[in-house]
Formats: sequence, structure tokens, C-alpha cells
Amino acid sequence: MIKARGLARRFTTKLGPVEAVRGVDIDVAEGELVGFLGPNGAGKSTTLRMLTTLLEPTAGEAIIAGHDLLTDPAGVRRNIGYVGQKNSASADQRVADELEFQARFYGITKHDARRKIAELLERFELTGLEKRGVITLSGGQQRRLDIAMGLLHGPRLLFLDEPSTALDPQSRRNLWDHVKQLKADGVTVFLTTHYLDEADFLSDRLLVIDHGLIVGEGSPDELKSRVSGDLVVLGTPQASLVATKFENAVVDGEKVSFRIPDGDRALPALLRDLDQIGVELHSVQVHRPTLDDVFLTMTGRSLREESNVA
Ligand SMILES: Nc1ncnc2c1ncn2[C@@H]1O[C@H](COP(=O)(O)OP(=O)(O)OP(=O)(O)O)[C@@H](O)[C@H]1O
Repeated sequence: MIKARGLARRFTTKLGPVEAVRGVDIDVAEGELVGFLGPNGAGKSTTLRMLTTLLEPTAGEAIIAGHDLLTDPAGVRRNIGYVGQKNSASADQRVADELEFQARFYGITKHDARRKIAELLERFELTGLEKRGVITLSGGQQRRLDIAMGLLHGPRLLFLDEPSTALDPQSRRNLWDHVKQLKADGVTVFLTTHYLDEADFLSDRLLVIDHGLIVGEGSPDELKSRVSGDLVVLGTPQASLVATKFENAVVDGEKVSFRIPDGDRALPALLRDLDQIGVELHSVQVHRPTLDDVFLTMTGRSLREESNVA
């Protein structure tokens, strides 16, 4: 569905050129749900804008939904749906008017539009809200309307840019169920996200981008398994002494943390050894690697900190 090679974008600014995307290869198979993950400024939006024909690449090429990005951008546009970060529905319009306008934009006949709109309203739990002004909808309802609008012309490939930003936890969860359902219905989904839990829950496969380059790729589990070991955190007044026993141990006051393979199994023997050398322990925790650990390992930066700042 997506095959991009060496896609790059340079911006020329007064302060000199900015290499926003430095040559990325992206492959997405039909029916896949791929998460595109990276911190602020990593190049996610620029890549997405290139893949959806909104921005011309300065180098590289791509075939998107069977059409050449460079020579047939109109063909690409006809065959993809794009749901941007900002609500695409106009706040001062009624729900039904927005959907009808969008259908006319795609040249869908009145008869087909009526059927398709009814189907999408039902699928996205919006039935009964047709006459409501878009502005009166909840955040979750507005996002679902945006996705419905992106699907009106029946694209097999949908791009979602940070779909759950600014939604409360319950609405996010509901939206995720809808995105999963899209995949179950055979739609290929490419989504950008800041959120590790979103990427973890939704994606079959993740692409991690940083400084305009793909720095990691794999299923969430594959990526997590690349982080070497579980994190063990011990609370002890002898934190510094314990730290001398483990490579890469970090001391923080009366806490010491380090990574060991297969933490759950290794722990009993480890605690016995520490007891034998007279270490007094107040607390013991074992954490499995998270996608944040993966990100930290790959880029030396925490995605969670970055996303909290955003
Ligand atoms: N029009 C532009 N002119 C100059 N530089 C730009 C332009 N658009 C983006 N950039 C720069 O390109 C880099 C990548 O930006 P991009 O918006 O693609 O990142 P992002 O991963 O989508 O970030 P965010 O999560 O904050 O949206 C950043 O350094 C950004 O400042």
C-alpha cells in the first residue's frame, strides 16, 4: 500500500537549510496498521504531508495506494483518506451538511452519498446527531466525524495524524476501538502518534523516527525485546554498595536501579546474594521494558518527557 524510497524534505529558512526528513524508506502492506512514532520535531508531520501529496519531497520516490506520488498525485489523493490534527469539520456547520458537502467534493452521487453517510454515522456512533452543529459535539464525537469524513470516498488506505490528541481517556479508548475496527474491515491505517500506549495498543508494526531518520522498526513486542533486560529497582540505604555489583547501575538517593535479563527468575538468587553481604532492603520492584525504554535505548531521549512538554 505504501512503498517509499529515500523520501526527503529540506526546508530553506533565513537561518539556513533544515533537513526535516533525511531519506526514509517506508513499506506498509495491505491491511496493516502501522504506527509512526517520534518526539516533537522528529519529522513525522513532514513525512505524512509528503505521503499524502500535501508537500513535495526534495528527494526520493513513492508508490501510494498503487499511484506514483511524483507523477500521479491526483491518483494518490483519490485513493487515500487523510485525517489531520486539526478538526476538518467546520465548527459552524451541521453534521449532515458537512458530510454532504464532503461527498459532493468527491463527486459521489446524491443517492450513493445518502447510503454512505447513513452507514458511516452508524459505524462511528453518530446516528441521531445529523442536525447538530459540529461545535456542539464532544471532542470524541468531532474526531469520529473527522474520520467518517476521511472515509466517505471509500479509501483503502487511511492516514491519521495524532488521532487522540486532546481527548479524555474514555474518548481515546473509544476512538482506539474504532481505529481497530477499521483494520478489521480491511482498511490499511498509517497513524502518527506521540503516545506510547496508543502505539502499543493499536499498531501491528511501529516505525520510529528521530532527527528525520527511521531509527527503529518492528512490532511493539519485537521492539521491547530489543531492550536488554528488565529494570530492577531496589530501595536500600546501601544503594552505592549495591551499584558496584551491577554494570550500568544508577543510584538515586536510597534507590539503585539496573537491568538484568529475565528479572522475575533472576531475582530470588540476587536477593540472597545481597543478603549474604549484609545489604538491608526496603523495597524491590521489577519493571518490564516499555516502548519508552525502547525509545530511550534508540535515541538516548525519553519520548514520554517530550510528549508531556508538547
Ligand atoms: N515549513 C517549515 N520550514 C522550516 N522548517 C520546518 C518547516 N516544517 C517543519 N520544519 C522543521 O522540520 C523538522 C521536522 O518537523 P515536523 O513537523 O515534521 O516534526 P514532527 O515529528 O511532526 O513534530 P510534532 O510532533 O511536533 O508535530 C523540525 O525541525 C521543524 O522545525
